[in-house]
Formats: sequence, C-alpha cells, structure tokens
Amino acid sequence: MAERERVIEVRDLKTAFGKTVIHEDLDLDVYRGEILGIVGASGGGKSVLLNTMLGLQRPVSGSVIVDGQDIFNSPDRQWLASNMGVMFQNGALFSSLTLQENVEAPFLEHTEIRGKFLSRLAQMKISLVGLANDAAYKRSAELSGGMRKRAGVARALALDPKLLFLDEPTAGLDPLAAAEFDDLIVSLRDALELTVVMVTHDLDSLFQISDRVAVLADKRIVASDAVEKLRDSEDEWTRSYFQSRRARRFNSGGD
Ligand SMILES: Nc1ncnc2c1ncn2[C@@H]1O[C@H](COP(=O)(O)OP(=O)(O)OP(=O)(O)O)[C@@H](O)[C@H]1O
Repeated sequence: MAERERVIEVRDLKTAFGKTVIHEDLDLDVYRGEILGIVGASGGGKSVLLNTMLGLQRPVSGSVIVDGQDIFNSPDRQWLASNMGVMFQNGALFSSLTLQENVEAPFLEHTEIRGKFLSRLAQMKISLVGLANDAAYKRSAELSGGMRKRAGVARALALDPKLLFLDEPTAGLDPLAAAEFDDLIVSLRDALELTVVMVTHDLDSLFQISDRVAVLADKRIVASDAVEKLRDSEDEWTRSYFQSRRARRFNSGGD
C-alpha cells in the first residue's frame, strides 16, 4: 500500500491555561484526504486542540506542522487563513447579516474581491452546500438548524481551503438533517479533495463517515484507528467508550 501523506503533524504538544494543563505529550497525524473524527470526554480539550491546530491557540511547547509549515514558527497568516476552513460549534454565523453576507465575509477580510464577482462567488459557495438561491437573502435567525450548518460550511469553504475543521457539526440537528449533513461532508471531501478534521460526540457520524478516529483522554491522543477497531483498543478509556451501551449497537459483532 502506498505511504499515506501526512498533512498535519502535531508533535509533543503541551497546552495550558495558567497552571491548568489541557494537553501534554500529545501527538497526532492527519492524512491527506481522510475524514478524521476526534472524540473524548466533555471538557477534555477537543476544542482547544482544534484551535491549536488552526493556529488560534498558542501551545506552551511542541509543534503543529501543516503541509510542512510550522504554524507557530514564522507562520504565513494569509496562507493559513486560505488553507484551513473552520466551522465552529453552532455554525457561528453573524446573526445580523444575511447568509450571502456571511459567506462574503472571508473574501472581504482576506481578498480584494468586491462587487458582482464577490456576490457570484458567494452564490456558488451557497449552492455548493446544497442551499437554494433564495436562502442567500435570509438572516441567520430565519434559517433552520440544518441550513445554518450548511451556511457555516459554505463560509468555511469560501477561500477554497484544502483542510476543513468542524467542531460538533451535527449537534442539535434531528437525525435526518444530521445524516444529510454527513452525506454533504463526504461529497464535499470527494469533490474538493478535502481533508476533514471533525470533533464530534455523534456516534452515527463517526461510524458512517470517519475514516479514522483519534481518542483524546488523559491530555493526549491515546488511540487512533478505524472506528470499528477501537472497541478492542489497548487503551482502557477507548475500550470503555466504544464498548459502551450507546456504541455497542454500531458494532456488527456486538451483542
Ligand atoms: N479560554 C480559556 N480559558 C481558560 N480555560 C479554558 C479556555 N478554553 C477552554 N478552557 C478549558 O479547557 C478545558 C478543555 O476545554 P474544551 O472546550 O477544549 O473541551 P472539549 O473536549 O471540547 O469539551 P466539550 O466536549 O464539552 O465541548 C476545559 O476545562 C475548559 O474549561
């Protein structure tokens, strides 16, 4: 089998808020083209890890290499902004703006594109995520939860990044909308050749669309593998998570 290409390498990472250490001795690889799920206990540091990989949270020590570039050591901010798209928890749209204006925001911040071409580009992104044209003029409060998530993805993909980060993307969606959102992520990954890093508690998403899952426990990544292998992990926390009553129904060999 061909050697997989690492697109993100997190090495020996330590993060802390004051004296509270969140991560220590944390290593993580993300391979090009995969959908990587990140799971762990609530409050265990998944969002902080995501923010650190995005260059938004400076670690105490260790490194994050993205496409060969050490993002905390002379980072190219413009390159990072256009190569890494993120949808934070709740979609995080500007509520006073229309959907179209939300999708235009990254262009206004990072490019010189204005006028008709800007509107056209924003509309292309909106249709890319399966939203109808008339949704473009609605404010975020007028959109359903599922539409808001799609809008968040349209904004995250505005500058054509190759890396997409999602924090709890299906939280708050009904099962049908969540499954549709999962399908959207897979089709976008395939069509745009994205690499996707997704923090989630949603076992359906993990089993349906992730290629690998990394488990964050005790401040570090204790296991990373195809999800169906994690119930037999050497790590105890990982085993108990994937052998839990809720996870058991996904294991075909389970009882
Ligand atoms: N800006 C901050 N200042 C101080 N502490 C913070 C800050 N951001 C996060 N923390 C703390 O870091 C720890 C990890 O938080 P984080 O949000 O990464 O957890 P999580 O695994 O994403 O949790 P959840 O699954 O509940 O969303 C928590 O104890 C949180 O209180």
